[in-house]
Amino acid sequence: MPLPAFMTPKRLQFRIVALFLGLLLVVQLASLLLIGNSISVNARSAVNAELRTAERVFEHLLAQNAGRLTDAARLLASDFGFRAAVASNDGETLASALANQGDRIGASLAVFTDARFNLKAATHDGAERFLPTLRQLATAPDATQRLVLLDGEPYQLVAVPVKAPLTIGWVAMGFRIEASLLQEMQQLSSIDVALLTQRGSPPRWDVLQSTLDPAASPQLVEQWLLARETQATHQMSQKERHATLTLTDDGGSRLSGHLLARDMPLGREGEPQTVAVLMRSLDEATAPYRRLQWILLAFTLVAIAVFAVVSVYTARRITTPLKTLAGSARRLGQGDYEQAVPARTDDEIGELAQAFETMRLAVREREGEVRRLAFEDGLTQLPNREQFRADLRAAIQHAQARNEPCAVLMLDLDRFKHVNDVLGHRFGDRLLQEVAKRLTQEARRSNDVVARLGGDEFAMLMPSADIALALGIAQRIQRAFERPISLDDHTVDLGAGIGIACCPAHGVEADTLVSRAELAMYAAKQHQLGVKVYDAALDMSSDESLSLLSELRTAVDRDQLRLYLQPKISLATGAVLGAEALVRWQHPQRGLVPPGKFIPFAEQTGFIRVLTGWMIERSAMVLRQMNAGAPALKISVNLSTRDLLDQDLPAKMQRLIDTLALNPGSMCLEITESAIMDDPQRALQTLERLHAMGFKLSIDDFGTGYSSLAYLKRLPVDELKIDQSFVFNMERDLDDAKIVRSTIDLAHNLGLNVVAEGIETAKAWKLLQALGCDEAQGYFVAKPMPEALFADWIRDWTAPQVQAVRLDTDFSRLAL
Ligand SMILES: Nc1nc2c(ncn2[C@@H]2O[C@@H]3COP(=O)(O)O[C@H]4[C@@H](O)[C@H](n5cnc6c(=O)[nH]c(N)nc65)O[C@@H]4COP(=O)(O)O[C@H]3[C@H]2O)c(=O)[nH]1
Repeated sequence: MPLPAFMTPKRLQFRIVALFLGLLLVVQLASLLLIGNSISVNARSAVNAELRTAERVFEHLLAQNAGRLTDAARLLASDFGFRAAVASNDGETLASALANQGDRIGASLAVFTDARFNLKAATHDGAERFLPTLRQLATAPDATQRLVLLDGEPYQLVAVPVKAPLTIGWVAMGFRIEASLLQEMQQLSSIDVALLTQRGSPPRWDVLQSTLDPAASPQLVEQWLLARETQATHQMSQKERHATLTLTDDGGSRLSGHLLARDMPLGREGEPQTVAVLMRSLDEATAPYRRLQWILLAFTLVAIAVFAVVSVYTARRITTPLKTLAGSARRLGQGDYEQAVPARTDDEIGELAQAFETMRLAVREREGEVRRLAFEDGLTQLPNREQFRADLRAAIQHAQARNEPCAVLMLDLDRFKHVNDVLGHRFGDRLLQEVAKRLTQEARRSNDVVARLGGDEFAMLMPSADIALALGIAQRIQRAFERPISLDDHTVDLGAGIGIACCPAHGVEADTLVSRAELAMYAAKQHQLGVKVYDAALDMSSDESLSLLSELRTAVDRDQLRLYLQPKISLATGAVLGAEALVRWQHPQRGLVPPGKFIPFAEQTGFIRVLTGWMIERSAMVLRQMNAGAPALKISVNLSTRDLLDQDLPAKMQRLIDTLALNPGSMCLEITESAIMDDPQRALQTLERLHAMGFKLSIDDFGTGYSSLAYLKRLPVDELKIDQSFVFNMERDLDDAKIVRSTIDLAHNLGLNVVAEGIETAKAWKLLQALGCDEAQGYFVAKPMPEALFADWIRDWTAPQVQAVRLDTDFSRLAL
């Protein structure tokens, strides 16, 4: 399960929440630490103060005791009876006086010694042990009282001289320091007291009396010694001598935990050391504050919880609009510009949202413009190829869903390029606009779509139209295009080739339908059919042609074109006059490809210009080799319509003359009749320029076109080639033979040389000879051969002997 955003470290929500809580935690922890520390410092100094006070109280208690002892001892020392007993050395009286006075003040011990500190009377046995202390006490100038140990018990001792008037003895009195004194102290000041002394051999510290449980004594000693060591190590002064002791609860002691302790040395130096240790529980002292701390901690936890909720809420308030913005940005990125970017607040995020919205509107507008430019033809405002394909795809889907047909119509203008070249591009553009208008008018059904696919190619999508309907519309368009278009001062006669493909009969894919309609259109143009409906036979030849076409572009660079030569022979003398240059394509996989397979497509794509250039150059080189020394031979090269319309052709030919030192008179350029008739005016211009440069010109395939004799007369041609279809048939068909004869006569009348191509038999040779034809070309002489073989062929050539060939009577008569 995915974590919520505020728990995912990389999310902004998490960072905001973490920042809030982190800051709060730091502040709270710092204050808790600070408070904890100051509680501890304050508690220590308060406890210290208490301990100092307690020290004074304990001193006071001891001083009070000492005062009572001193008063009682003084009273006894000044008592007459007592002094008399001293004088009389009455031990019994002395002992009873000591006991009486001692009892009166509750002293634990009363002793009398003479001036030399010899024991004279005492209330206790073994009082001799006090005597050294008594002597010190009596002789010390400042001492009034002293703490001594007797049988391991602590005693507070005072000594007072008995004077008469000289010192005749000493009265000493002492209290045993009882636990009650310490209890009293504890009750007075809440301070615990323990009396520690050093005794035994080796000397070690013991607890003499204590307000603590006896069980805690060993721990107390241990901790206290540890603290003393620390103090000694740190060379702390007496003033600073308070230490922290830690007592565990093991012994069931009333006081446990941390204690602050203060030493109060009671003995004198050199004597067994006795120390009163005053103690106060630090834990007790800080307990009220600790409670406060717990409350504070609880408050902190509650505050953190509240902060967590508030910060999650705040983070959401910040990040939710950001998420909405991110969603909007994603949609914009995906190209959805329709949904507005919501701006719900007036803050910075609201401003950002507004900026996004402005951007969305601007991008949508530009996107619309870009789409318009991408899917609309700028010149005619018709849908372009892309849009047409999309519309077609939608129409096919729609048609299939309803089980209906739909049709595509392709239209390509005739001679548009020529019009464009002659009358200029601006005129061409206006002409295309006019064509678009005319087509749109013909698309009478509301859902017909007219598009311009590029150049002079238009298309029409006809939803729900079957082949018959599409054919009807196409014929109507065809008729509409028969009306000349008048623009400015020009009237242009534009024809069009129209191809039709229908869904589902000819395909259910948009691209297939378009390419099949295009194929039908090319066929319509090629065979001048006007309108052609696609059929599968077109495809088979087209598939091959299309792949050939793409490979053809590289054929020149890869040196795959070959020049073949077919001899041309003088029918009168049998001598070799020259040859026709014919191209072959040495394809790496397909072998030798004949020109009929690729020349039509080379013409359609304009590649023919490259090919013609290659042929002319190659022929010029062959001519140079052949004509070195030998009688001048002529080579004929084919020019296509495109070559003829190429304004640069004469200049290119001039460059060849210059670079290859070509004699233009030895090259004949063959132009088909139909190429000339495509644009007679321009053809005439080009031919005149070529003729002026010295090239021979020949009209190829004569008889297949419709050129008028009057027009032929104006052309600067030198030769006329009778189309081979007439030559093939002339032996059998008298009519064809008559056409050949009249063509020969006509050509001779116009001063033209006549060539017959397609001579396959000796009979045809003889008949043409008889009809006065000048030159012969055909398989009867030789098939086209690689250029390299031509020289050998000429050497081996002998004119055919046709005397024995007999012509039918009708044909013989024709020759007369
Ligand atoms: N059945 C038969 N055929 C004969 C006979 N004598 C010649 N032919 C063939 O007739 C065609 C004559 O060339 P074309 O009319 O210019 O017709 C040419 C020409 O229009 C075109 N072509 C060939 N080479 C070129 C070229 O370099 N440039 C251009 N533009 N077109 C070319 O291709 C066409 C076909 O050329 P090819 O296949 O080489 O076919 C050649 C030739 O082999 C014969 O006795 N019997």
